[in-house]
Amino acid sequence: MTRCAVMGTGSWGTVFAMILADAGCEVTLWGRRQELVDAIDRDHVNRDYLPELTLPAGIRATTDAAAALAGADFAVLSVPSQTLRDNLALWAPLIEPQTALVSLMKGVELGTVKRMSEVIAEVAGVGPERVVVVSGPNLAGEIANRQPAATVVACADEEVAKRFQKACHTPYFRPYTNTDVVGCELGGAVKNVIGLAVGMANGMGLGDNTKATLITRGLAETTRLGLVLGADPHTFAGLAGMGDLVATCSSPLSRNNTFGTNLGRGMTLAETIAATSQTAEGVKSCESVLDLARRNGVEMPIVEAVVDVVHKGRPTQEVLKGLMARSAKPERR
Ligand SMILES: NC(=O)C1=CN([C@@H]2O[C@H](COP(=O)(O)OP(=O)(O)OC[C@H]3O[C@@H](n4cnc5c(N)ncnc54)[C@H](OP(=O)(O)O)[C@@H]3O)[C@@H](O)[C@H]2O)C=CC1
Ligand SMILES: O=C(CO)COP(=O)(O)O
Repeated sequence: MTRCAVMGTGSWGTVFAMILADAGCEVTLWGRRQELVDAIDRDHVNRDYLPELTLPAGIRATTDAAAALAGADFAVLSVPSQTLRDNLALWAPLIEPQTALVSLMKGVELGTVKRMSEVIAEVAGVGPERVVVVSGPNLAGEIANRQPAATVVACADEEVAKRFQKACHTPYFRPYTNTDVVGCELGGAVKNVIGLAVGMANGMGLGDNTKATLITRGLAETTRLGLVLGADPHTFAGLAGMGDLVATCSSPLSRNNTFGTNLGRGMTLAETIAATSQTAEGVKSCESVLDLARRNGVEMPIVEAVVDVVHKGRPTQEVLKGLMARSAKPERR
């Protein structure tokens, strides 16, 4: 039986543990809070994140990372992108040679501008053939109800991707493999930033033309960055690109979309942060994505506009006017 350690009891870690258990894996969930972990182990409910969901009874929960990781075929990492480096530094000595590391995270590290798979390879000292990325239109709240969804399982080594594809394939969750790790990760990280922009438009009372424009031009700037970083442009037309962008930008379940909507309605950044209990990765990753783009000479005007609103306190109306006033240009360059 495939053995999986899921590191993180947030909404996606918890739902992914359910997927793995439904797919027939033996699953141990690691969390940092003893009380919550005890309750999950005893009642099979994560009362803080998914109080309506009864988890498969076979899932064990623990605060003991060594116990969770012992004998694991896959260590599935699901913590906020900006804490991964510190978390993994503690776990790395406990990870056994047969264990492949799987990233569920969608972000770019501040300062280093590294993608999550790069942070994993560096901190755990493993080669790309042991790092897997899962990315796609996967709103945890919908998958918790076992609603049908698909995703991409990406790894430089296709055989490892296929092994994890099998480990997480259920009647409601359909994983496709891909070897374009860069494209899949960029799709996931940048869509959170575009989700913030679309949320802002929504909060400002703007309609579907504006939102479709932001989605389409957002994908254009994601693809531009991806091409420079060596991604396959086809990835951005797939589940980890357009698929995830559409889900995030359409759904009130998206934390990034909701965060943007609150800003667009006129809430201050401090009020919006106070109203957000879960991780909205785009809030931090907008800065690291822009940093990554600038280091590579790539223009990302929508990402820049989001940074202006979120981190420079510029009014949404003014920033939108600036975007529209950019010089006219051909659609494809
Ligand atoms: N939710 C979703 O629909 C999806 C999320 N993702 C991605 O998955 C990743 C995880 O997101 P998600 O589960 O939703 O996030 P949540 O905000 O729901 O949960 C975050 C988890 O990380 C833990 N955590 C927070 N800070 C630390 C820290 N410093 N050290 C250790 N653990 C910490 C939290 O623990 P505690 O509860 O104790 O604070 C919690 O278990 C993100 O990158 C996100 O973009 C990808 C696809 C879908
Ligand atoms: O990544 C997600 C859906 O695929 C979840 O989006 P949010 O983090 O915005 O909730």
